[in-house]
Amino acid sequence: MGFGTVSRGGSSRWPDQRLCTVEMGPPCHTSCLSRRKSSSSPKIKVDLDSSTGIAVMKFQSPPVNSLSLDFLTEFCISLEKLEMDRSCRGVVVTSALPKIFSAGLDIMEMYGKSPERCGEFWKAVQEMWLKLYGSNMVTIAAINGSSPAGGCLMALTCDYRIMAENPRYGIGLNETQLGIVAPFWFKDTMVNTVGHRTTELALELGLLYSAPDALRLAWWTSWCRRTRC
Ligand SMILES: CCCCCC/C=C\CC(=O)SCCNC(=O)CCNC(=O)[C@H](O)C(C)(C)COP(=O)(O)OP(=O)(O)OC[C@H]1O[C@@H](n2cnc3c(N)ncnc32)[C@H](O)[C@@H]1OP(=O)(O)O
Repeated sequence: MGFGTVSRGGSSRWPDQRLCTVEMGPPCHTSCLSRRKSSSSPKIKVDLDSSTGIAVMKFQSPPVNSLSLDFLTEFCISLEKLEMDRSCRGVVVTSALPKIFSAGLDIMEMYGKSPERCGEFWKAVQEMWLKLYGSNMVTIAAINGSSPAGGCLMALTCDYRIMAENPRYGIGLNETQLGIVAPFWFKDTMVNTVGHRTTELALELGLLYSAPDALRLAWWTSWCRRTRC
């Protein structure tokens, strides 16, 4: 494990340049992405509105938009393409599926796989985080469904979050409930948004929050009443 530096901004697309230092394995660059094969049917639909410079990335990987190696690879490639398009200033990530934003890491990727495959998968998770957190575009999560664990990480990694209000939708790093300790950089990403004490309680208890509760704890500045954003 080494130290990596992630800088956000430095372009006219992001006025407030921020710098943070994180501990993690060496990031995997484009060459690594292109070595990985993506599945044939797209798991993410990308629409860029050239008149506004806003792109929408819609997750469409039934049943629950779980973050598989294929999904993560496609996510990183799509984000990289938008990053290279100077007309794109901001990205909204959201779901095309009813009721689910993302169920988090694909459990099947973590079960009965070879150490090499696990390593590749874990690298892809880190890469998703690095690319999203380090993006010089403005990133917004429009959370229109449940968003546990890795789904929550993805939302927390964006600059802004908006969540649809529905008592069935929960968001949180709830992996404790599965007997998994959230990696420190998952925890740090949550601390950056909601502070130390809220994170401590949430991780210890594996809590999932409703949109109004999350708003109260400063997860975001607004939520919307429609069940679909
Ligand atoms: C080296 C390892 C270190 C790991 C460190 C990181 C730790 C954790 C990060 C994670 O993200 S772990 C994953 C945590 N995610 C969850 O616990 C979510 C579990 N799922 C749910 O709570 C629910 O499925 C849902 C998302 C709220 C949706 O509920 P709904 O009732 O609509 O649907 P289900 O019937 O429950 O599920 C449908 C279908 O999807 C499969 N599925 C659900 N979640 C996952 C998943 N994360 N990965 C893979 N597959 C998933 C579920 O099994 C059902 O499949 P079928 O039975 O229909 O085949």
